[in-house]
Amino acid sequence: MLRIAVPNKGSLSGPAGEMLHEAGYQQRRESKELRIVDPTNEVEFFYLRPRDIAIYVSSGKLDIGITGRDLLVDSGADAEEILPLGFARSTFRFAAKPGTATGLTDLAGRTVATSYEGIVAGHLADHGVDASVVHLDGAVETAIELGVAEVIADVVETGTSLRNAGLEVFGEPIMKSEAVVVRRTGASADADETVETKVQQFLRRLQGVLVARTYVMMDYDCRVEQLEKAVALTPGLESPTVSPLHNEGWVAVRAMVPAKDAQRIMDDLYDIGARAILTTAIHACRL
Ligand SMILES: Nc1ncnc2c1ncn2[C@@H]1O[C@H](COP(=O)(O)OP(=O)(O)OP(=O)(O)O)[C@@H](O)[C@H]1O
Ligand SMILES: O=P(O)(O)OC[C@H]1O[C@H](OP(=O)(O)OP(=O)(O)O)[C@H](O)[C@@H]1O
Ligand SMILES: [Mg+2]
Repeated sequence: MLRIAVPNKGSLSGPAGEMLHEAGYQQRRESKELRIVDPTNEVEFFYLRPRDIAIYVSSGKLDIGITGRDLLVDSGADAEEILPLGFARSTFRFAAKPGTATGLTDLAGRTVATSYEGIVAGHLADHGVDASVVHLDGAVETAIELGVAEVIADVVETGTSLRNAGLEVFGEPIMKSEAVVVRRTGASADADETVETKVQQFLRRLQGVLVARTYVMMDYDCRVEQLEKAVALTPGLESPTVSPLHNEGWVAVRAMVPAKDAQRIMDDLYDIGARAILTTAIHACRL
């Protein structure tokens, strides 16, 4: 039975559950459940605080987990990222009152408030900046107004929280984060074969969901003379499927295309004479 850690609360929890559901895994029915067994897929899910997940995984008691890249780095746990998942995207940045800081060197001798002490202390040490770090649990944006710190370092997505607190980011982003699958560092080298096979199957399922979310299937008919131009517009992942039509001189083409480009590609195909151009959603796939 594969043992997988899943975020129980916060920004990661909902999208992680949805992705696992789309990948065919059973998920908990109510938010107080701490663990569930999915007997069909031989997986046990443990619902844990996102901040703790890398620590559980590094201990070897759980095989893999879903958490944020920033939380993985902050924990300092002996775990590594094995698959980025594309949701809960954010940047991690310094911010202060406008005009009070422009770069890292302005932090010397000042106090930085953050919920991510590990990331901030590591970043300051890497750049040889001597500043104090004060740990707060959340709502860090208020720390400056209340005099606990002159600078904060926090997760930024839309920037709304910073704007509401009258703060501005400064300096380069400290890191870019998103949800990731994590595993104990080096675990694949010493895992037994059954666990390794199940981990790889789990990753293929999640990759299938990512592909199904980012690609659509495109079908169209075109004249044989236009085929090379059409195929250049829709090269597919390996190569498009081309089948003869009953009408001589025409072929049907089928290829996967990135969903975000689908409308532009349909216009371009139409312009070179393709017709009956259809796109359909992909529900699941294994590449
Ligand atoms: N507004 C946001 N947009 C995108 N990702 C976010 C956002 N806020 C937090 N995250 C990400 O969520 C993870 C932190 O999860 P955590 O549950 O600790 O905090 P949270 O989502 O802020 O929830 P809460 O503060 O309600 O407990 C990190 O990977 C962080 O980058
Ligand atoms: O740039 P934005 O779109 O505003 O998103 C970023 C904010 O979202 C999170 O806060 P959350 O609401 O989870 O509260 P918290 O600070 O107590 O964690 C994060 O800590 C930032 O404060
Ligand atoms: Mg939060």
